[in-house]
Amino acid sequence: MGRTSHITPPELGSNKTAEDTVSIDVDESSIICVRLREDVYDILSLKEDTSEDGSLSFHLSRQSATDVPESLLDRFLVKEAPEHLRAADTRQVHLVVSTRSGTGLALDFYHSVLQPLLGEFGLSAAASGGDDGKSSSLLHLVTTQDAQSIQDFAANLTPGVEHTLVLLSGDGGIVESLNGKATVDDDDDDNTGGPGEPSRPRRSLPLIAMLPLGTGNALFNSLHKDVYAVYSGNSSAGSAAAAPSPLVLGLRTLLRGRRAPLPSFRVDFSPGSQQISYRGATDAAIAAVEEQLRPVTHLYGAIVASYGFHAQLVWESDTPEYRKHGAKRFGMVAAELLKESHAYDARVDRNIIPLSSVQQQPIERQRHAYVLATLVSNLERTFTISPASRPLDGRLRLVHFGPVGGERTMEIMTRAYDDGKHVGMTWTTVAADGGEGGKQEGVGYEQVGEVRVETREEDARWRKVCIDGAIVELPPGGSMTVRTESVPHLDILVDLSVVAAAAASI
Ligand SMILES: Nc1ncnc2c1ncn2[C@@H]1O[C@H](COP(=O)(O)OP(=O)(O)OP(=O)(O)O)[C@@H](O)[C@H]1O
Repeated sequence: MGRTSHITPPELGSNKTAEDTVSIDVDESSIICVRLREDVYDILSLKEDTSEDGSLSFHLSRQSATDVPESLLDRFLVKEAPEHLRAADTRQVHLVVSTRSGTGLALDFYHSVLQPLLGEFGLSAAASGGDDGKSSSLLHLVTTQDAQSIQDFAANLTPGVEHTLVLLSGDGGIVESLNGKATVDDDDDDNTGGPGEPSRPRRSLPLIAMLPLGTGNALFNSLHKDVYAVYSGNSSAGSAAAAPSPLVLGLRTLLRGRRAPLPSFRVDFSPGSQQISYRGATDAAIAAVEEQLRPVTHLYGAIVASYGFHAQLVWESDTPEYRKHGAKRFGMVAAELLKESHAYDARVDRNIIPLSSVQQQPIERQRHAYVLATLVSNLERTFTISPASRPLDGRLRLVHFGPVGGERTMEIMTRAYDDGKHVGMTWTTVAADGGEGGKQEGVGYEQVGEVRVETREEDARWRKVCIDGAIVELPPGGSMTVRTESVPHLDILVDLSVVAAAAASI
């Protein structure tokens, strides 16, 4: 149970009615916002219930009171719908429901929580096939039909108006929006004014608001890391109060958040690289799923580009066979991979900042277990792969280590779950690790400007790379090169404290 607030009854003799004079205990951790309706406050909160069979359900709860402590009003009062949610002739607001994200709860969340919450602010949404309604005050409801839906949607946003995309999804919704939008930017010379024309005003970028309904929700969890830290007592303003759930935080940010550019990177692949997806992947027809390979030259990401154990885990746990096992699939696949402990044969070059902004240096290791470049701190809420990464810092960091065997790999991963304590780990190699014995090694952790991974594997199984969850198979001798983008393609809505902290660190 979180910190509770006693909502005090009005004083005797006031003109409030008896119905108003209620005293309520509110679990602060579940509060989304407080609304003032005439002279009564409505406290809107999110109830999340887990049934006996483990399924999760949500509903929006409203409690009314005539008086609310200042401290709650400071943090939760929302007088009117924020501008980014108000559709107008100059702004379209899209509610994008990704039906396959996480455990498939996004549509239920929309109907049970988001739709009534927006209704409290006088906002309503309608699905539309064409342009009808898009330029009115109605919000636009988009429900995914397949794995291309979000990317296609983001690539076809009406030009000349502002866009807000409220994504009810996991990281996939963000990376698909990014790739849809960035592809349009690639074709649009005017977008940024170009390197030689810095004075041209930047066009308003589509604004992404995240409601974390995926599995890992790496970007959401990384951007809200400091907000969680306040509740765990892990910050200067530490307190022992219960933390709000990710969905409560997402809704608070939706109503009170601020816009900031989303840092991203581009990954270029050598010719012959192919992106893997599954066609016909419905839950009922999992056995009928076909693996599809399509040529890919480059992708954009905002989270992670990896080779080795991480990419293998994401890919092998996403096959139809393993998907049958639900969330347990990650653990099952990790156990198998750790038993095999494959030593990936690759050349990895990077330029370490601040040592060199241009010169590439190879990692002096023939074989690798883990090579992961990231812009974020956390791949899951408690899995801190890059502890030095700050929200929105735009710095690419590389985590890498050699083939150290299943047991040590497990130990490294376990320490990452302990607030990123894998960084700084060292050990002495033994010949059985797949390299020379007696060498001092450790977890490599560097800020880099660019990373290039060239695989020397013959077997296609070991030639998979992962870009924010998308899997690409490199050809024999193929490579990927990761570079940060110098201009943003999207803005993202974040907690006010994140914008303030990012500005202070410049
Ligand atoms: N109706 C649909 N049919 C097929 N694929 C879909 C459909 N709706 C969404 N998808 C796809 O499902 C994937 C869901 O990925 P998403 O990242 O949102 O969730 P997740 O993988 O559970 O979470 P995370 O990436 O945060 O761990 C996306 O690639 C999306 O394109």
